[in-house]
Amino acid sequence: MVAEGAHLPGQHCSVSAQEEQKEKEAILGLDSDDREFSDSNLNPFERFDASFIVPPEHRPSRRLTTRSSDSFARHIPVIDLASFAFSKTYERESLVLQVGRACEEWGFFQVINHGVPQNVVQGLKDEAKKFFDTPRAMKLQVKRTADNPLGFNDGELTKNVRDWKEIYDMAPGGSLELPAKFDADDPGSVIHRNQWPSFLPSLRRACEDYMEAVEKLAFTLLELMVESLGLPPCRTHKHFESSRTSLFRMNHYPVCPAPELALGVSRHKDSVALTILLQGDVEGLEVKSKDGEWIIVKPNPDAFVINVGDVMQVYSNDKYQSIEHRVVVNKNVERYSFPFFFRPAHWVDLCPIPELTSDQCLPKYQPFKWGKYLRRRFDSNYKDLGVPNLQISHYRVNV
Ligand SMILES: O=C(O)CCC(=O)C(=O)O
Ligand SMILES: [Fe+2]
Repeated sequence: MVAEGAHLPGQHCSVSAQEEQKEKEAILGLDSDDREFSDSNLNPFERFDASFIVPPEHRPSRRLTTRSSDSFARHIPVIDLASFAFSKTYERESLVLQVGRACEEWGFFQVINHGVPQNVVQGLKDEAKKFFDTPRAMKLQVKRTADNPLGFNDGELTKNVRDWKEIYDMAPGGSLELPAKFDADDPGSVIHRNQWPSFLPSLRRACEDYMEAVEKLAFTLLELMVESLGLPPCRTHKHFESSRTSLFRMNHYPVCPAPELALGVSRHKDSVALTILLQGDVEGLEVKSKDGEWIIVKPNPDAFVINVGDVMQVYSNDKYQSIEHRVVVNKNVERYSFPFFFRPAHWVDLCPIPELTSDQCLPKYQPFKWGKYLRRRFDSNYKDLGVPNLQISHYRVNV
C-alpha cells in the first residue's frame, strides 16, 4: 500500500537525487562548503540553506492565494460557542448542526466565545516570545532528541523537507506515553516527559494554564462533532479518558529571505482527532480547497481555528475529512502559532465507529493501533526515514 502525496528525497536513484541537489544549490549560489552550515551550531535561520527548498510543484504562489483569500475568509464558518454554556436544547441542537455542516463541507472552521480566558492566551504569547527570543545555545538545553519527541527543535521535516520554523513541543499533563517501537509485535511502551527551560521558569505556568483551558474546549468540540454524527456526545470519551497522546506545540516562523522557495510547514494533514489553533495576528495558514487551490485563512484574534483530523476521518468513515493545509512564511514579519493536537490514547484500536457502518455502508478502514501509527509519524518528523510518511490511507480497505 502506498501513502498519498509524499515527496521522496533520498529514496530514489542517486542520479536524480544529485540533480535535484545541484538544482537547489544553483538557485542559492551555494558551493560545497556552504552545505556544512546546517550541521553547525549556528542559528539555522540566519542564512537560507538548500535543505529548506521544497520541490517546485509544491512551492507557494502568492498570486493564487491573494486572489481567493477574501472569498475564503468569508466562507470559513465562524461558530459562536456562547450558547454552549447555557445549554438550552434548541441552542445546543443548532450548534451541533453548525458544527456538523462545517466539518462536512470544510473540515475547517473558527470558534468565538470559546471560554479560554484572554489573560491565559496573552500570558502564553508573552512567554513564547521570550522563549524563542533566547539564544539558540540556551534553547538547545531543552532540545528534542531521537529518544524524546518533546522539547525544542529547529530541524523538523514535513514530507521529508525541512520546515522554516522552530518549535517547542509539550504534553498536556506532563508526559506522553507511546509504543516504544513501530513494529506490531513489540508490546513495550515508553513515557516521554516534558522538558522545561531553567532559564525561563515562568514559561511552564503559562503553558500549563493554557493547555488546561484548551483541553476543556477540545472535549466540548469532540462532543459536538460526535453528536453531529448522530451519536451520544460521550461515545468516544473512553478513548480520551487517560494516556491521551495529545500534544501542544509553540511554533515560531522567523522572517524568511526566500519565502517563495520554502514553507513554514509543508502540506500535511493533522494526525489528530481535532486541532485547536491559535493563529496570532500574522497570516500564513493556507488550506487546500476542494478545487485544489491554496487559500489563506485570515487571522481573527478572537477566534481559534479548528480542523478535523485523521482520527475523526476514520471515526466518521470519511464523512468528515482531514484537510490538507500548509504554512507560508514571509520576508517582513515573524509569526507565531499555537496548535493543540487533541488525540486518543495510544492503545486505541482505531476504526470507523460501528454504529456508522452497515451492510450498505461498509467500514472504509481496517482497525489499526493508534499509538503505533503515531510512533511512526513522530519518527518521520525527526529524520528522513527514506520512505513516504505513513498516512491513514495505508489502512484503507477497498469497499
Ligand atoms: O502555523 C499554523 O498556522 C499551522 C501549523 C500547523 O498546521 C501544524 O503545526 O500542524
Ligand atoms: Fe497542521
